[in-house]
Amino acid sequence: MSAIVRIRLLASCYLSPALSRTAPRHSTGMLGMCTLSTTLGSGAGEDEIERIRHEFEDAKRNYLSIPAAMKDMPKMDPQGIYVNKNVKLDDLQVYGFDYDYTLSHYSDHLQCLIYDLAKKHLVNELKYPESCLKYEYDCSFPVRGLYYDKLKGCLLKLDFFGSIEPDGCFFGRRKLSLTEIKELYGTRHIGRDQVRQLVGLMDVFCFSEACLIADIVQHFVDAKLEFDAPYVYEDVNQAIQHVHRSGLVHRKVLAEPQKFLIKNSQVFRFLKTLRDKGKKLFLLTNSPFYFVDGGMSYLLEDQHFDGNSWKELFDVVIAQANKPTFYNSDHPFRVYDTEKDTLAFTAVDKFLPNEVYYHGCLKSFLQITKWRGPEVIYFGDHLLSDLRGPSKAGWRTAAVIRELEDEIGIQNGDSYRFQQVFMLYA
Ligand SMILES: Nc1nc2c(ncn2[C@@H]2O[C@H](COP(=O)(O)O)[C@@H](O)[C@H]2O)c(=O)[nH]1
Ligand SMILES: [Mg+2]
Repeated sequence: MSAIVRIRLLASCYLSPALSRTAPRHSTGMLGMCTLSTTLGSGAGEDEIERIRHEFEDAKRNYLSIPAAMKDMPKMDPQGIYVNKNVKLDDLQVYGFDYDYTLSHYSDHLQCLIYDLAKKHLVNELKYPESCLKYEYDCSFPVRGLYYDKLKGCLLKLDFFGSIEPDGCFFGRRKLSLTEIKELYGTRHIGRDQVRQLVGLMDVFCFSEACLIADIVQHFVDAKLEFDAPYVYEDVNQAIQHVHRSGLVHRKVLAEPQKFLIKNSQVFRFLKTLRDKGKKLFLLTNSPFYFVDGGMSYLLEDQHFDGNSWKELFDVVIAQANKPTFYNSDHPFRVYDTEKDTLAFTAVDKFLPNEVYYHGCLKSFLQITKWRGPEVIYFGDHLLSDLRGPSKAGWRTAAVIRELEDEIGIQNGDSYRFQQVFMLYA
């Protein structure tokens, strides 16, 4: 049996059909051997044949060690807590929480709802063609952290270094090939000039926006209509803003909480444990109070605790905080009357239990609470509103990234692990 045939047989023992399509072509070892063997002409000397035989034996040994190496590779816990800096929990006295996608989690129905409300706004108010109504939210399309290129009309996924990922450029719903990306952008790297034309779609709330932008672009493409890409963003964003600012989405969620909100009793247990251990707790959210109140009451309705309201779990409750501006502004806090839905005119110089505060800023928050930066940890889901802003105040931050559960699940799968070991050893 020739070296090449044996190599192919070996490879086919380990490579699943999908994987064999995607096996890294640049890797040395087994695949490198194939190239080498093609140089084997009839005039090859004994030395060269011996060298190739050695290389083949090495590669075979490496290949055979893959299953054992895979077994030794530790799996990650999809529900684990991962740290990039040591935190001494004893030093943390104050625990702050964002609300949406941090304490409360939503089903995909929420994105469908935002998408549908915004789509109707585009058609009814901004006079987009009625045919746009046929589009529906596709939860398999968006991921967190996309960019929309307002000039070129493309949705982009950039890597850590600011280059467009090979599968990460869509015009409408069509993925562009590497050749098309190069034609459009010159190189895959996004330079400084081009960065200015990008808008970030940073959090999970942006999933519906990303999908709607892509569908509207696709609509113009399919209808062979000329369109100006910046307007697509402006109009879709206006529609999305309307859905949030008018409270349409909040009212619909509260009308059917069981459809939209996902209960998780561990959240309550965690808050209660912190409270019992004498920690200070605060809630800092951009949502209006009635939305948080309705959501928390639903999420904690099965939990029996001594207090009358979920509010008693927190020392300070701040709603409509306007993050990330909250961290840099001088806005005063205002007491919110939950019965009358009005804001008081008196200055806030202390936080009282059971009161609700609106607006405010980090400076006043620190003056009133006297909480020192390193004793505070803040949990949130938004890169700018919950993570970058607070860390400027010296707070520790904890990112809640729900989709990591799926990502880690994929990384724990045999196919992914095989590829990792293959690249390391083969
Ligand atoms: N005006 C806008 N409001 C938005 C947008 N995306 C989300 N939201 C609303 O913000 C809060 C999120 O609150 P937090 O608890 O995570 O701080 C929630 O009420 C959303 O409806 C937007 O693009 N514009
Ligand atoms: Mg949030």
